Amino acid sequence: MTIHVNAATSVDGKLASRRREQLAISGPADFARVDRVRAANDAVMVGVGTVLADDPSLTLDDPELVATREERGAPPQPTRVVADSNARTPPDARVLDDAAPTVVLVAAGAPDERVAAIENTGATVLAAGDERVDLPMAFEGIAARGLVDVMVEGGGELIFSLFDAGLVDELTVYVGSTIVGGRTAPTLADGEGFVDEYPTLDLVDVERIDDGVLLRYDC
Ligand SMILES: NC(=O)C1=CN([C@@H]2O[C@H](COP(=O)(O)OP(=O)(O)OC[C@H]3O[C@@H](n4cnc5c(N)ncnc54)[C@H](O)[C@@H]3O)[C@@H](O)[C@H]2O)C=CC1
Ligand SMILES: Nc1nc(O)c(N)c(N[C@@H]2O[C@H](COP(=O)(O)O)[C@@H](O)[C@H]2O)n1
Repeated sequence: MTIHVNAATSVDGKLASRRREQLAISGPADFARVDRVRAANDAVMVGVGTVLADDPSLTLDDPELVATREERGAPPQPTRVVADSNARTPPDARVLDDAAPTVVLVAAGAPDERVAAIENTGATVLAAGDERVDLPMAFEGIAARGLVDVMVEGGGELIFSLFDAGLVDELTVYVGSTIVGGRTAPTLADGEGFVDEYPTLDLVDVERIDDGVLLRYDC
């Protein structure tokens, strides 16, 4: 199994503004690269905070990328995966439409009626963990469904948890040439934060794209 985290930050490390609204940090060339990374993976994952803030579709729009997947025998779209301990994904969220399959990861304590509302959209609900999604267990569950190469797009809470659990294989960060600021604005890794044993990464490539820089790390 491989887990590739990809996100875009401002120079000051923010994923979005303090309003937590979606912010286009990437330019056209970087968004095209993000689509290629999506196409190369079995699944594209976000936390429910990102679903609630951005209502993303997480699909491929470029028919050539869809065709490339089909040529190698993969489904036309990667499966969308949402980490959603309490089943808060709204049934009318774009990730639950019929444009691609979706797996929603919940905790055992998620309210039954919200789980049922998600299942009624046709999505698969997988329980892993008691109060919060247990990520290693959840990845075992999705690997058993053939989803072994996973791209994670965010947000900061989920990315922190993945580093905390030692699950990240590759990190790509596009740093756009802007300052966002705001002490409550989401950053690349939020959560509780590390106070010792900080993860150290291997910088393997630096590339200029649009008016920013793509940093590539082995983790
Ligand atoms: N610039 C970029 O590349 C991206 C920006 N964003 C931004 O990030 C913000 C959303 O980020 P966050 O609020 O941090 O939410 P998030 O997307 O990281 O979701 C966090 C939620 O995921 C659920 N979750 C389930 N299991 C979990 C676990 N084991 N660890 C952590 N979370 C778990 C919890 O309900 C938690 O509240 C939005 O403002 C969005 O616009 C999101 C993705 C990419
Ligand atoms: N790579 C990247 N660059 C940015 O500037 C961004 N704002 C994001 N956001 C992520 O992309 C998702 C949108 O997906 P759809 O276009 O709706 O499929 C958004 O939810 C974030 O995950 N990413």
